[in-house]
Amino acid sequence: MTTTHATSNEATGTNGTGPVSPDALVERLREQATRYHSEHDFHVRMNAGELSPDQIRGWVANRFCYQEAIPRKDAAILGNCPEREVRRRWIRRITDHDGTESTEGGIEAWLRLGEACGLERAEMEDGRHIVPGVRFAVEAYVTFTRTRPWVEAVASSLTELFAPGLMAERLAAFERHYTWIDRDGLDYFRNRLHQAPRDSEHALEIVKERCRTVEQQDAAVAALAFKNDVLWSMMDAIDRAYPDDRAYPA
Ligand SMILES: O=C(O)c1cc(C(=O)O)c2c(n1)C(=O)C(=O)c1cc(C(=O)O)[nH]c1-2
Repeated sequence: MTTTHATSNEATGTNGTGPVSPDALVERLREQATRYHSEHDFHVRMNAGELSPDQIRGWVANRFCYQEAIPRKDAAILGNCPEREVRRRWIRRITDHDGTESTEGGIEAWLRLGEACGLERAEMEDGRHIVPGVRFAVEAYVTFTRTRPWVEAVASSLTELFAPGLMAERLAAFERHYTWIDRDGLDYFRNRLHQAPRDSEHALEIVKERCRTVEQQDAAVAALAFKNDVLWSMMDAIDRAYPDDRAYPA
């Protein structure tokens, strides 16, 4: 074991007496960055250029499960949100991933990333490489957003606050170390560099405005901790499925 991950209970703790200011709530949420999956050993090795082509392919094929589920979780949030002003901004997330008649969308961009890595479109789409831990973690995220109050579900998306740093590092690492992957295949990461900050800004606005009581603030922090657990569990499952000591020809 080279990585540690604090449990949700250790990491979220309550703040003591009363509710905190919106800005202090943002600070509490940002403290969750230490539990983000960028700290997972598999990501650390990925960004250091240490993964084999099959380890990269295994990660891409498994992450497709997450990419495909994102519009379903955003539709669940829309389905639970009674506010038109929120819905009309949130809906953009679905078209960002599914695409429109004139734009490609993130799921298609992820499939092109997979193809650039040497995976067939069919083997990503039929999910044959998806390991049980990834499938369970992804479904847990979708279920959370369906069954919890919509503001908590919005808070659970706030891992995206931490994503741009990882995305920029990953893009640089792929261009530098994994030169066998066609650079055009990396568009997905380039797009997320501007989509993630826009999305997390909206989510943060909602959480700051609506989480005013201790209970609401604790629930928002717990939702983000839960999401960190989802992402971490996915990485654990992928790491276990594609260990270092197997020989992978390019
Ligand atoms: O590759 C990553 O590290 C990463 C992390 C996250 C995240 O932090 O949840 C997302 C994505 N990618 C991503 O591509 C994406 O579309 C996305 C949507 C969401 C969300 O919860 O709404 N997170 C993420």
